[in-house]
Amino acid sequence: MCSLLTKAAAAAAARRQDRLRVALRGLGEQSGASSVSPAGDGRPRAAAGAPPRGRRRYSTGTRLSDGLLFRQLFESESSTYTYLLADAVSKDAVLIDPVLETVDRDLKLIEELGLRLKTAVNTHCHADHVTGTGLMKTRLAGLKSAISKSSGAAADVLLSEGDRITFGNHYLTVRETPGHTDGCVTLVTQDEGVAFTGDALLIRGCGRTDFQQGCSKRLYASIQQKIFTLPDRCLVYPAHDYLGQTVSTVGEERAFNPRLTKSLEDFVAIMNNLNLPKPSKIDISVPANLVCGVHHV
Ligand SMILES: N[C@@H](CCC(=O)N[C@@H](CSS)C(=O)NCC(=O)O)C(=O)O
Ligand SMILES: [Fe+2]
Repeated sequence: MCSLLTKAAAAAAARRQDRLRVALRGLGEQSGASSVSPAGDGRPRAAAGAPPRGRRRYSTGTRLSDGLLFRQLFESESSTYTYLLADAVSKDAVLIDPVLETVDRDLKLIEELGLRLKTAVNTHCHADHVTGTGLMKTRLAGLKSAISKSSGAAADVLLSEGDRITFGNHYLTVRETPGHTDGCVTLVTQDEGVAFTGDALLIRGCGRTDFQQGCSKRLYASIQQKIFTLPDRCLVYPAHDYLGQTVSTVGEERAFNPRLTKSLEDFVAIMNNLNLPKPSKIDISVPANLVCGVHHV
């Protein structure tokens, strides 16, 4: 009996090790691939005292690939992440999921870094906060708002599968990932090293599917087909985190996400039983976000 238990425990430990190896394999590749400093200013890694190739480092991820400046910003009331990406040479920038309440903070940073904000894009029509894109457009001449065509929202640029959002020598590719809402997109860097997953895939979780045309079967297919097909090393930056987690990887989520490691049937059952309260600002946010957060785009 005792030896049977020991064998079962050893087998379970081996399976855990295997899954961990898959998840960490990607991180090693990610560490070695980049040559930009943690300051995100395009300086070579050696000049910034970077660790040797292959060693994991912990940060909010300001070092993504050559000449790409990156900042992860947080709005604490809605636990929303806003992401700033810029070409370090041309200074052209894109902002993902800005929040109305933090527009001044974001514009100040953009000015301090000497960037030219070209596009402010929403990953979907948010239900929990009002977007900052409309207000930003009144402050920055030439700024274009963007959201998916399928969201039904107004914006200067309506995005579809395969479209590119360019900034200098860089671009993000649009992958449609409906299920949390009809119009959810995931934005992927050109080297497939980073995915901004909005509310489709969260760290060890996913977006809820109980309002705004939500559909758990659709969300499961979106994540499996459009996000989990990215390389294991691909960093995952979601639109929200409620536990203080900042970044994950595709490999990690494929191995450890408690919802997405399940069968479709079990996933649907989990999503049907979340019993979450409605976002407190939903009745204000959704109508406002259908018009970019203000009544003129
Ligand atoms: N308490 C918050 C809303 C929290 C919430 O519903 N989050 C959404 C993403 S914003 S639409 C979600 O999908 N959560 C998934 C989960 O498993 O928590 C508020 O009142 O605003
Ligand atoms: Fe959402």
